[in-house]
Amino acid sequence: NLAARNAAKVHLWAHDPNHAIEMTATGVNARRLPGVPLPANLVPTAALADIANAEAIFLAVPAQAVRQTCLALAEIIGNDVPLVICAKGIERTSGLFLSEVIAEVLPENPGAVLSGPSFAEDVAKGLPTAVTLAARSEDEAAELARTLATPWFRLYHSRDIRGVEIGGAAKNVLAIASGIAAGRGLGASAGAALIARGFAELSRFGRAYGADVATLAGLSGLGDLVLTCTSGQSRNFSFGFALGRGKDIAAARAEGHTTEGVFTAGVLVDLAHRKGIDMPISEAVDAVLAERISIDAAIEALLARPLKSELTQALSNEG
Ligand SMILES: NC(=O)c1ccc[n+]([C@@H]2O[C@H](COP(=O)([O-])OP(=O)(O)OC[C@H]3O[C@@H](n4cnc5c(N)ncnc54)[C@H](O)[C@@H]3O)[C@@H](O)[C@H]2O)c1
Ligand SMILES: O=P(O)(O)OC[C@H](O)CO
Repeated sequence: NLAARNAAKVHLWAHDPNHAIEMTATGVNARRLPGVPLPANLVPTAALADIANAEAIFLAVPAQAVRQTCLALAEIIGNDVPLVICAKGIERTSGLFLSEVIAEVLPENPGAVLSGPSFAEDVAKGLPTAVTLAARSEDEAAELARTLATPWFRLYHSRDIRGVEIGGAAKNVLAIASGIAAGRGLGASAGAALIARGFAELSRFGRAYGADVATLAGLSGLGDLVLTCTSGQSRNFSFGFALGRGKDIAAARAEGHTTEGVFTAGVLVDLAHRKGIDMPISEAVDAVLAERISIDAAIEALLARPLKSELTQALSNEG
């Protein structure tokens, strides 16, 4: 919808052909954003070939489907078309960041990342939102930012692709922890501690993988962490909340929402261990999701960790 305000024509590709048919017939995306009209110049389609001549492509598929989608795109698009990743996650099978997946499958195409605190519903309703768009250069990022900017949707541009994608991936895992804590009734103090200690581990991870600290403290890092860890609008937070309330993992997952943190937790922890980084909260989420530990035992273990110097610890890889 944002792109359609700034371009003559935008194709909205849907993975499920019936979804495209429904949107064309009704002029609304009733499955995802009921009540929000689709602009007349936004053309739903199930035929990927329709976007062969696009000037830019925004990849808003689940993180684990980015490779598959890029492989299909590789058959039809030119080398100069920028691909903007809107998904938030890390590829589980390879341990690659999503920009690395694009670089592997479409090495000539400019890759970019759009991330930051933004619920699709808020953006679609025209509520004020600010996000970060990172590309290979500030100029490229600024040009892509202009394709989405509206009076209520503000984009900061950046060339720290890695930093922006790390924030989006890690915050989903940490939001599950915050949801669990809220569901268990651990209180607002515990919620704030989880955000601060979650940010410490997100920052350790980010620094080790080449992110700029300013990016980690910006919209796509701290900004999105705060949003997702504090709102029931977040699917990751709500999933954690359901677990905290005692729902079993299979039942909570069966609700069918895209809960990216579930897929990212294990690979995030693996990547952290490769660099000798402690991520105690993410490790606890991964262990709970893999049913290696109960929620109560995970909370107890986190609280029982040795007392530490906050300043010394902030500069080390230790959790
Ligand atoms: N919804 C938000 O507010 C929001 C905000 C920022 C980023 N994101 C990110 O966008 C990504 C997509 O999330 P969403 O909210 O659109 O999820 P969603 O569940 O609303 O939609 C996912 C879409 O992907 C399609 N899909 C499923 N499997 C696919 C496949 N193998 N190949 C291609 N498409 C497939 C589904 O048909 C569906 O249309 C996630 O990584 C999410 O973190 C979402
Ligand atoms: O609903 P979530 O948890 O996937 O969060 C959506 C966006 O990433 C928030 O910025």
